[in-house]
Amino acid sequence: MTPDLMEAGARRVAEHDTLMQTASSGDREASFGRVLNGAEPDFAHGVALYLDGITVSFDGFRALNKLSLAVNVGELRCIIGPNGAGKTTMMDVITGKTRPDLGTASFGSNIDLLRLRENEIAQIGIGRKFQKPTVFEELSVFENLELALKADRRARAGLFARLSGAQLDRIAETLQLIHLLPQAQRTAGLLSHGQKQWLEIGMLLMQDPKLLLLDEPVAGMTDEETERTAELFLSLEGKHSLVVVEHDMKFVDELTEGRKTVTVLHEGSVLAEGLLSEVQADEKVVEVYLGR
Ligand SMILES: Nc1ncnc2c1ncn2[C@@H]1O[C@H](COP(=O)(O)OP(=O)(O)OP(=O)(O)O)[C@@H](O)[C@H]1O
Repeated sequence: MTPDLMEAGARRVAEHDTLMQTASSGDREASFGRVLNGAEPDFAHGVALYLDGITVSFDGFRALNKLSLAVNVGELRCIIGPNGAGKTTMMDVITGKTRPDLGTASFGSNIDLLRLRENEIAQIGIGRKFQKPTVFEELSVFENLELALKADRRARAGLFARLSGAQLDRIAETLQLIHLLPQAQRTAGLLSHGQKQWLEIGMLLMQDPKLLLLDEPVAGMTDEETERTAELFLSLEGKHSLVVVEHDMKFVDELTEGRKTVTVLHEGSVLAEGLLSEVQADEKVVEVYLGR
């Protein structure tokens, strides 16, 4: 979830009873944080995310070691690697949570991610889904999506403004996409683990991210939920760039459809890159990483 959304959510839950009756407030919206003016990523060269020579040290230990990686616009890239390979640290660098000691990170060809704060990175269109679902449990499924839509600064809709017809349509489309249309009025806390994961993905989608970072999205899901999640991600490919960190090789296989690039991280660097079948047959990979 994005920092802006978490802030808006905390307010939203606190003011749940009175929210819909209260008049719109520009001041409230303005307090959510700094809005970046005119910061649109330039994707003309086809690259959405570019990391070069990223090094992160924790007390002398290199969690990332000259990591270089490029993800194309609209690409669905799976990142695999053994525990401690640096996958989470890489996500932390992209989203501004961790600052590298060395290296460059850009979004499109023009935006230097290392100069932006976490909330600014979310605002320019990078959404992150953490492993554990973080939906607002006391609100309904619909309200969670409504909140996410209104927390999007580009929409410029105040938290208390009524939804327009177009916004209602967008929420309905997203509910359909994440398989939660029949659950729209259900309290989010009552959803299954998998349904909460979908709801959080839906909340990210309401902010129309250009790049989605998904950390072990199917951990704890049933086989059926995992399959539906693969379908969902495949339907997002092309419209968004997706980076999926995952240990579940069956899921990676479904996502890559035998033709997409997989990146293997090990000890903070790219160990191998290629088709899943190629990297799984790579001796270096076999040595350090036994596929689960
Ligand atoms: N804040 C920190 N302080 C010290 N060491 C850290 C910190 N964060 C991560 N590390 C270390 O950096 C290495 C990379 O960790 P990271 O969590 O990025 O790996 P990962 O590939 O996401 O692992 P997993 O698959 O288990 O989630 C690990 O050895 C970890 O112990």
